[in-house]
Amino acid sequence: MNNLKSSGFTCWLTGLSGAGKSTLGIEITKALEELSVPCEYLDGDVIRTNLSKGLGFSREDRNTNVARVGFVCGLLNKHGINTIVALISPYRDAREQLKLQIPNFIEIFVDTPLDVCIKRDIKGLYKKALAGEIAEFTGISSPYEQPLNPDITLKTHKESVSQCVETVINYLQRQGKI
Ligand SMILES: Nc1ncnc2c1ncn2[C@@H]1O[C@H](COP(=O)(O)OS(=O)(=O)O)[C@@H](OP(=O)(O)O)[C@H]1O
Ligand SMILES: Nc1ncnc2c1ncn2[C@@H]1O[C@H](COP(=O)(O)OP(=O)(O)O)[C@@H](O)[C@H]1O
Repeated sequence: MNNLKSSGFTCWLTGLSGAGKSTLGIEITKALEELSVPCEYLDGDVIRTNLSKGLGFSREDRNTNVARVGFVCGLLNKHGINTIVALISPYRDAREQLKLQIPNFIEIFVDTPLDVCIKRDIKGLYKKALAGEIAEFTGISSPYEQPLNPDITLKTHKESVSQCVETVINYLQRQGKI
């Protein structure tokens, strides 16, 4: 079983809170399902209520979170289930580890400027973080290390959701992944 060749891929969406990771993760998953491509969507918020329950937002805990999700992706990919992940995953070293661990890893940088995320403030978290009510908040009091060489960059402040989804689907088709 362990020497099965990996046949699935992982689309890993990284970016600030409010960048658009979940919105795009859900829509990319829907688009793939419409093409009859088997996939599983893994969202940071959901993961933190089960697989990573109890973890906080220190560098160590975030990297543990990322490594756990990466491990699950590796297992699913090995059996032909593609994975779409939406996790802030702010540290470059943890993301680099994923590239070594997951054979068909596609790093997607949801490149939305901090000021746009602050304006969106979907969950009201930036307001709290800026008021000092949330410690270690990404972009405010905790770092976000941008990918240096992502496979795909999505600029959600310039492109619509459907344009971003199309960019990802076109990439997967060009690469022969779907
Ligand atoms: N301190 C701090 N910093 C960043 N985010 C915070 C924090 N506290 C709570 N939240 C909420 O947790 C969501 C991010 O969880 P992730 O698992 O994606 O983060 S990480 O990859 O482990 O860094 C994140 O969800 P998104 O807004 O969807 O990114 C927030 O809702
Ligand atoms: N091109 C786009 N892609 C993704 N989200 C967008 C885009 N344009 C506007 N938005 C909006 O930005 C917000 C992103 O929120 P969300 O997907 O929860 O971000 P994250 O999961 O990164 O925290 C949503 O309200 C979404 O409608």
